Amino acid sequence: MTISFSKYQGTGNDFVIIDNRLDVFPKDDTKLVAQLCDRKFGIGADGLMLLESHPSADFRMVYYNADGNESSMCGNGGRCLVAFAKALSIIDTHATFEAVDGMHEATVKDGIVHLKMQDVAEIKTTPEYSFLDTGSPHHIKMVSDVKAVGVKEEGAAIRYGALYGEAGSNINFVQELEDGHFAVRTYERGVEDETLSCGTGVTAVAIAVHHNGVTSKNNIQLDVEGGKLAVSFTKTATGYTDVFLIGPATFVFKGEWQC
Ligand SMILES: N[C@@H](CCC[C@H](N)C(=O)O)C(=O)O
Repeated sequence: MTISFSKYQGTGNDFVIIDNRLDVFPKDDTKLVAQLCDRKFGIGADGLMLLESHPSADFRMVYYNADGNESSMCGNGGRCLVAFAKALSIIDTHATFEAVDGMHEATVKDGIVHLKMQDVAEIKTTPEYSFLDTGSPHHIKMVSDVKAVGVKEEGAAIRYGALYGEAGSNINFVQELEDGHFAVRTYERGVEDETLSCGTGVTAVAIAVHHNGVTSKNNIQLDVEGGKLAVSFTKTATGYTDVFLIGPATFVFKGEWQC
């Protein structure tokens, strides 16, 4: 079998993307997905996505973590899939697509994708951390110096600790740089390491810092290890709506995998 793929990255969160509109990809082959994502024995990526046909939207997004398992929503992945759909001429500047967490809308212009995320109503806050789900689960810990954090070790300890059980969580370490501007480093579940960026992660951080009164701004700048993202939202009586994850989505290369 020959698999044609494209590689994209969104602020350094990188993905293998496959056009599966003809339903040719063996979707239950966990080992194959993990091998394609392997940085030594495969193409190398934090995750793999399939772009599939959808009866009413422009496309369907199917997302796998680098460990080969299908997972919850990937914000940077969603942005890259919109750029891929544009390259295939499936969309022009506006997209609607369905992902595991529901319907999404996006716009793309000059390589920058504005992706609408799901509304958020529940935020757990304790003196040590916050937890919320922005399509994927996120633990958020404020720190004074994010560069000094051992993200892989400290992230793994929380991800596999008593708080989150079998399902685990993604773990974000956050430093306030100035009002409305934060630096974020993320340990990603399913990659089991730090990634250079996590879209659902920075979305969760932006909402948590607003909810916790760290900032009153509703347009938050987020510096991640792989670049810069922004998140905007509207606060309502019941939570957060019109949540947008904004940033670049970039084609890297394409090729064919023989198996
Ligand atoms: N990189 C992603 C998050 C991908 C899902 C995550 N690893 C999980 O399993 O929860 C993003 O950009 O949101």
